[in-house]
Amino acid sequence: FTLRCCSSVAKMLDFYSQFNPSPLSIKQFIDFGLSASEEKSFMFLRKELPVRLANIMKEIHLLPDNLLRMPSVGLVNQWYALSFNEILEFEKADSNSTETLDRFCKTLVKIRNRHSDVVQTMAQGVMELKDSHDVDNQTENSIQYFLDRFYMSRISIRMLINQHTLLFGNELTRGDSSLRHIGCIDPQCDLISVVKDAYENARFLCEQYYLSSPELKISEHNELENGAPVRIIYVPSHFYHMLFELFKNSMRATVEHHADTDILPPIEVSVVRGKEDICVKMSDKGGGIPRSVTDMLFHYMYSTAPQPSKSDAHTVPLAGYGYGLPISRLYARYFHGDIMLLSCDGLGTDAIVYLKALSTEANELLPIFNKTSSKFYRTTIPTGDWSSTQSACMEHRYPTIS
Ligand SMILES: O=S(=O)(c1ccc(O)cc1O)N1Cc2ccccc2C1
Repeated sequence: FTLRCCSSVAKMLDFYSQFNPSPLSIKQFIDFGLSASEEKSFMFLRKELPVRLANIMKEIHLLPDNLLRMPSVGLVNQWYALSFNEILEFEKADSNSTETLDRFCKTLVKIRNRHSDVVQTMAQGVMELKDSHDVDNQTENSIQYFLDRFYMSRISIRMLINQHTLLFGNELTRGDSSLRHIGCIDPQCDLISVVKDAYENARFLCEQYYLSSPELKISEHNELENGAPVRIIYVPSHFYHMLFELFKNSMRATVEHHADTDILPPIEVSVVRGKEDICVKMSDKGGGIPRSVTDMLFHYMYSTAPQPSKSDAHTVPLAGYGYGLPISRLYARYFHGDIMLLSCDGLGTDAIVYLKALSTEANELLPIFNKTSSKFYRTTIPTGDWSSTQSACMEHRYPTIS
């Protein structure tokens, strides 16, 4: 067991961050899952995981000093350094021995558990920064840019770990539905059933909190095979995560906007299969929000609830850290999809989830550490080249949506 002193970790970081991460398509995940051996998967991961870890670790070190010095960011940094080291132990290991392969699986599970709280720990770091420093525009932009890339990198690393441990580890795979699953991918994911699952679970929470909840009106439209259910090769847990978040927002909006009456307008969901895109549109009559605020819903800084001061500790923020929307959008973008919000202030909001209809186009979208990304942290924001009045005070903050 060789303990690397910090200097050689720095050298290893430089070495592995020179490689670009290799994006896999959903099709490759499927083919790999159907035919690859545990040894081949091990050979790929013991290189690819350090490459992806090193690429994002180099970017962590480019963060504004104020943020980097926050205790929570230091903790996350340590977790990444530890995990990077643990995988490097397998660099020269014998891929033929089952002992090596078993130990590798156990190490992956240990790393996945170590990083389970990274999202809220980073959010805590952003809050520590807000509570201790004034955050200028440049810092806010760097944080937005970094967290999108950091959380996308984390989604991709957890995807690789989950595929390997589900396919080759001795993890319990669920009942019959998992017989056709390849790791965490369902080759025939029926979107309507996931929509219904997310609705029922969000509705349960809504009833508990508000003692009422809007109905669901669902419709399906298949342009390619008229009348056939819309199916996609996708990761059901990613799709569920997005829908659950959007239902929570729409339900909260609908109930709060119609607090006076008992008649709640239903939430309407359309699942549409087109030639290139699969869309899931969720429409609510929750009163919507002004255009000036819509962008902020995807901003980490504005979605970070203030630290409840000791005095009013009883007012636990309604929302957690409100990263639900930005992270849901990353899940959609991870396989080259997207989430867009179109709000009509005074009426309601349409949220559209775009997914790639063809699995060959659904490739991983991965951040790359290079001169371009590094430059982003140093350049100042160019002065505006369109006339603008005194910019509206950015003090107002939109209440976070959990
Ligand atoms: O901003 S929203 O239009 C809104 C945003 C995202 C979404 O998915 C659905 C939405 O409806 N909306 C969220 C919310 C919460 C409490 C009170 C009123 C509102 C209005």
